Amino acid sequence: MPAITGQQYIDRIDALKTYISLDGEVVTGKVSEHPAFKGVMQSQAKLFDLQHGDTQQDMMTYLSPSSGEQVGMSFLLPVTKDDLVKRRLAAREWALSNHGFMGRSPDYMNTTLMALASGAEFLKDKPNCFPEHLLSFYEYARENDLTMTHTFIEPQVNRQKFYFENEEKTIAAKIVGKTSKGLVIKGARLLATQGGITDELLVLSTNGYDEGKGYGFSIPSNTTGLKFLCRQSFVGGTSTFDHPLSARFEEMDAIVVFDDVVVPWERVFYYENVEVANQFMNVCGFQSFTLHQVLSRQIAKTEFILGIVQSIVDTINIGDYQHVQQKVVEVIVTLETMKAMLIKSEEEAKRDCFGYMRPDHPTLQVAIQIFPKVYPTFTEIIQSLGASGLMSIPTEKAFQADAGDLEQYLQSFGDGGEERVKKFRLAWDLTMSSFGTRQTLYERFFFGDPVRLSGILYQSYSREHLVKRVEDFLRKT
Ligand SMILES: Cc1cc2nc3c(=O)[nH]c(=O)nc-3n(C[C@H](O)[C@H](O)[C@H](O)COP(=O)(O)OP(=O)(O)OC[C@H]3O[C@@H](n4cnc5c(N)ncnc54)[C@H](O)[C@@H]3O)c2cc1C
Repeated sequence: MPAITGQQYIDRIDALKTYISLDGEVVTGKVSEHPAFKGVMQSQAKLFDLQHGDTQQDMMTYLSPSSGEQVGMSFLLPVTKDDLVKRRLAAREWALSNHGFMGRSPDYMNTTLMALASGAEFLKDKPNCFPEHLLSFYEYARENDLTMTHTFIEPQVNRQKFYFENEEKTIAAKIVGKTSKGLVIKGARLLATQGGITDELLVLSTNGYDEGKGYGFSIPSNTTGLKFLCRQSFVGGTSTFDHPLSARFEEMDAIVVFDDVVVPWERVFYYENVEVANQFMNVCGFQSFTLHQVLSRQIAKTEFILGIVQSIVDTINIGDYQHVQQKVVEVIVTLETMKAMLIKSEEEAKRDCFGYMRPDHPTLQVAIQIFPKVYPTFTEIIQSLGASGLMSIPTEKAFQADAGDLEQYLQSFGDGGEERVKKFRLAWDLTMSSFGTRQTLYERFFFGDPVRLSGILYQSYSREHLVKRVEDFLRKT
């Protein structure tokens, strides 16, 4: 099955009957009809539909090298700069469809898997490593247009530098056995965004010391013993007037529990090899490839936010004030900076040791430093400009009951009452609802701890030649 349609995605996920627990209840029936998942699954389905139709097929798909069928562009292993451009345009098209609010749209994980596959050679001849399993899973995912969630971190128990868990009481998921069928995994991992509404769960451990936790594998979401334990839903309700964002894009985050889960050997990429587990993500260019996708999404999101900010300015007519202009310009500066960095990452892309075209890593490392810091200031800007407007937001039902009064008394310079309230409800859902505040936390942490990411940039950014330049300058009389 090549690039799928939205309906195929929904039918496939419904058929899985994955174990999803939410608010004390296990989800039974079709997950796509559950209020917590319906909106986001419909938005995800729209992404798959964009892969079809004459105008978009060329942008969103390419010909599979193995089957000759049209497959999703985010699986493309880039060998030229032109391939990077193709990947960017496809990522942008999907991001525009949800205005960047779906951080884990399938292209993020497809890109992750593509990056791992690009570096599969690194696993060759290393103990307990199976590059052929990784490559065949990559091909299977590409040919079937699988969706994936992932868990890369351990439960937040004790983040002291050298913390070793009590052997008797497993918390972080680890290998507890090996059988002829596969690895047996017990324990928990965090934090699967879209957990329960994807075909597969990709699990990679990073930065560990314990052999039992040095693994990489992927398993179907409905594997026996695998559980997705969800946080409360942030879907405010079904009305897109009242909850314009959460009704459509609330992705859900889940704790993943492995209850003696058997991971079939053919799905194990590596195990009991801490050295490989700690190095592989860096070696395969995971950061460069995924951040290239991430930036496209963040740019679409920033464009939408700029649109919201300007709508507020226009509707209450505050554009003449200098501080207002300055705030709008802050968003413009971020947008143009991100756009420039994305293009720069392609311009300065280099062929890596595996023969693939890798976007410039330092450029993207800088970009992922900027956005988590700037994103919360967007909320501040919207709150300072929106003021009481962000609380003068009666619901759709209220408009049905008191239409005359609300249309009259909530009108603004630019709009009638209802139109203005729609805009302010959107701004509220972006900045003040539980959905909105989760978006801020997401942009801060989804790619890892910004503090540690800055440490990696400090360690890796080349500057010896600059010190030498200073020394040369000082030597000259
Ligand atoms: C909304 C959301 C969605 C997410 N989705 C996913 C997902 O789909 N898949 C996935 O795998 N992960 C996901 N994550 C997890 C994300 O990768 C982590 O939040 C991130 O890596 C930080 O880890 P942590 O949350 O455990 O924070 P911690 O590591 O516990 O950090 C807590 C605080 O302690 C500090 N700290 C801890 N250790 C150190 C150290 N060694 N040096 C310096 N400071 C330190 C941090 O700077 C931070 O201030 C998601 C997170 C969020 C918030």
